[in-house]
Amino acid sequence: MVRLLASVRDVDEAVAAATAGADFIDLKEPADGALGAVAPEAIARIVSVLRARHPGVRISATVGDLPAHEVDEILARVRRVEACGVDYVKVGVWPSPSPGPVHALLEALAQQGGDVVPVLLVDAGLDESLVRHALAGTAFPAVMLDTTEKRRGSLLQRVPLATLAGFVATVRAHGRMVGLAGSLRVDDVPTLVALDPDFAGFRRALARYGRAGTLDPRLVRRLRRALAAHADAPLPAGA
Ligand SMILES: O=C[C@H](O)COP(=O)(O)O
Repeated sequence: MVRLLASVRDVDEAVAAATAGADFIDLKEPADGALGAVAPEAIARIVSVLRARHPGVRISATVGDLPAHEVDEILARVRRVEACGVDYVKVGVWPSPSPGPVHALLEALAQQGGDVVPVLLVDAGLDESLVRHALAGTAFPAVMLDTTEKRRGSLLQRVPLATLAGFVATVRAHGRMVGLAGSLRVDDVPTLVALDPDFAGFRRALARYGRAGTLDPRLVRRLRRALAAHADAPLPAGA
């Protein structure tokens, strides 16, 4: 079954999402962008509460929205977030007109080791060269797609399904986990399940009063049920 990654901003949301059945708790401040950061002290506190109350849940956290050329700051933040005891550190990878800085960032993250998960931002389409770079070597346990412009429709409307299916197959063929996110909605679940990533990430669909509003555990349960109900669905014709 596609596992559910729920983005949360604080300890109350984290416990509520884990109790409602989220498999991955992703610590992120949704009011501060696609990969807005939670302060390290808060991350450490949430990790200790989740480890005690939901030991089975996997925990990720983000480092904030930073462009690829700020590689030293990104690496410093990765180290700070890792020190909080999370399982994965998500780092946003924005495409740039010249791919050099982005490739250099991926190489620097790979050398750093640890459990960094590159999140490729695909508002302008999927740059296959970034996927190849992310999969070179064995550094990253997972690779994920997401979007930054959250009001422009879901990932499934913005990237061709055949491209997404190819991405899932390529990452999995390299033995990594593959994740999809980007304004995904409960209506996307049948197609999402057919694409069969290891996990799907949600914030907007879990929150009341917009993405930066409050997480509603009933919406987490609803998505969890939908993911289970559509397991093994085929891809739509033409994908
Ligand atoms: O990591 C997943 C993201 O937080 C997804 O957020 P979104 O559903 O609002 O695009």
